[in-house]
Amino acid sequence: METQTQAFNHLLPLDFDNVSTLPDSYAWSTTNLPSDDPCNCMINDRKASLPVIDIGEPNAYDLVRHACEKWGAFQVINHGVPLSLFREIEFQTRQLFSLSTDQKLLVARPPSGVIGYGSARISPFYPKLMWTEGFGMMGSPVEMKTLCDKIVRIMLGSLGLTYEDDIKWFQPLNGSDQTQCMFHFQLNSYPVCPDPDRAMGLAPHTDSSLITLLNQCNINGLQVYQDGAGWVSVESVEGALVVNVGDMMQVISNGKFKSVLHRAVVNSTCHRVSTAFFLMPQSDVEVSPLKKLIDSSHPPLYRTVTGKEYFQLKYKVFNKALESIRL
Ligand SMILES: O=C(O)CCC(=O)C(=O)O
Ligand SMILES: [Fe+2]
Repeated sequence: METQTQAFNHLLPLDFDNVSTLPDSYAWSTTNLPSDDPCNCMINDRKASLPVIDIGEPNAYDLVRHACEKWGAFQVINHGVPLSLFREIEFQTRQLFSLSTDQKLLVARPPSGVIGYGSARISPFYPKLMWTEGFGMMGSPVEMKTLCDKIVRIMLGSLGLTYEDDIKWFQPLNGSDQTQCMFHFQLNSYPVCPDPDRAMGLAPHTDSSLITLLNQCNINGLQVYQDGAGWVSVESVEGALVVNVGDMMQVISNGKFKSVLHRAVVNSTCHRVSTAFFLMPQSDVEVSPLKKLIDSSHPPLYRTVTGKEYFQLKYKVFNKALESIRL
């Protein structure tokens, strides 16, 4: 009889604790990638660093706008989410990944789903496997929802927009606190790696979200790609959250804010975990460049897509999804 482990082979991460050398299927080589593929770029300009923004400061709007245009990301401090919540989430995340493989597979992610345990969802788009395991859920603590709301407000405000006037699907429905947004909460685990220079934690991708809030849990590993600088490591700052501009924000801002290409690298000394909250439009929401950003000299750059259509595209053409809806 097929064991549970065999049944989930397609999404089964390696038994990381019991390998002392990097298997060939996990050894990333740049030789078979196109020369313009960002994976080929190993430059790390140490002079550049992702802005850390105190969103309580009066100049926060300008700083956020600049960061979203130049980097597609920034770190946020003074955001109001208590450190105790981050510590509790990290503790529970480590507990979850320390369970046995058979226990984790009781909640295995279906092949095309986002909820449950398994290997990186972007694996099918790369020839090599990634040194990671993940667990996806729907929903988010209320503190993170409130913060997403605050950050989207600042991003839009920095472009002279409000979501009350400019994004219908962001507003509460009929006086309730329900909106047409949804949250996907992803826990990532990157075990200690015997050969980190040849391995990849999470390969380059952009997030499909409107924005993502990422906690590196005090261990560096996230890198963002910037034209001219290459891959830049994001220094973990205790209590700070990384904010990524996602594909949906690039669409509604009509390309003013850019969805950041990023990846996670691994290390040989400590087991890294990270937690990501993705703010997404619900599947039937129509997403398009916001009207006030369009005029005769700024024509719409993207066609209207529903959340569902875009997510399906992303799982078909991956990093070319934005390009495929460009007008
Ligand atoms: O672990 C990280 O630093 C990056 C995680 C990430 O990019 C994601 O979950 O989409
Ligand atoms: Fe990501």
